[in-house]
Amino acid sequence: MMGSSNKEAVDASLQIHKQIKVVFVMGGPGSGKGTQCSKIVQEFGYTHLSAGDLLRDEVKSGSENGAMIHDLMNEGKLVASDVIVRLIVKAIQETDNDKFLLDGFPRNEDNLKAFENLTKIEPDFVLYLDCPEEEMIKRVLSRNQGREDDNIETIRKRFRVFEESTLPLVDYYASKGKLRRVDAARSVEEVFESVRAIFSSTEVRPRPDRHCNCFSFLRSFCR
Ligand SMILES: Nc1ncnc2c1ncn2[C@@H]1O[C@H](COP(=O)(O)OP(=O)(O)O)[C@@H](O)[C@H]1O
Ligand SMILES: Nc1ccn([C@@H]2O[C@H](COP(=O)(O)OP(=O)(O)O)[C@@H](O)[C@H]2O)c(=O)n1
Ligand SMILES: [Mg+2]
Repeated sequence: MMGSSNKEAVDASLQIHKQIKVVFVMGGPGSGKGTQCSKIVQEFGYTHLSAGDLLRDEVKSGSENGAMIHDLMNEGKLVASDVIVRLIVKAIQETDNDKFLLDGFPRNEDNLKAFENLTKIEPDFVLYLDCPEEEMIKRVLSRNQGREDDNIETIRKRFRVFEESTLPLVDYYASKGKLRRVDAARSVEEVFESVRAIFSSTEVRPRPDRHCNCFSFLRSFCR
């Protein structure tokens, strides 16, 4: 067992010591999170961190937690928050970028609390890919990525977890005015049109008062 002072020292070393911008990308299994994130990366230069991919890499790496993570994922259950949060924070620390898409995170309130406690980071906004369940099931069953959890029995369990644990967080962000909801039941390109509009409106533009300052200087010169 790790002593508490030792654990705090480890947590301190995991803090993020740089200014970063984070967008949470939420949606049920098969709603298109990974697909849309790839397009956002290409057009807006974010780094894409998929919580599921980080966990799958951890299983492949043969880490001591690997077997436990593998079993939970195959049951469609959520992995302990400190495990996924540590993987995310480590990936952020190791990446030389200042803007990140967290795909598939947070999945429940406990995920969010653990992330906030460790990083003190608030997302800029939350992108929610809203898709009917029948469409998501169709997509997951035909995505052929060799994922052990893409079978109908586990998919049904993942949907229940999404409804019971993740949807309340979606509502929470809606109530805070931070939710950007997109109809994800359309084609990839149509969905991305909406996504692009959301990200374009958050990009920093030149401040208009720079021109004002220039004009006011000229005015004072001519006076
Ligand atoms: N808008 C869409 N229309 C049809 N198929 C889609 C769409 N978006 C994604 N897909 C396909 O559906 C499957 C699931 O998409 P994915 O991005 O892996 O979803 P998620 O990461 O939310 O589980 C993939 O095979 C992907 O190619
Ligand atoms: N925050 C998270 C994200 C994923 N996971 C696990 O990883 C699995 C796959 O997540 P994923 O994001 O790759 O799944 P999709 O929504 O992309 O289909 C989930 O069903 C959970 O078992 C988790 O435990 N905690
Ligand atoms: Mg995914």
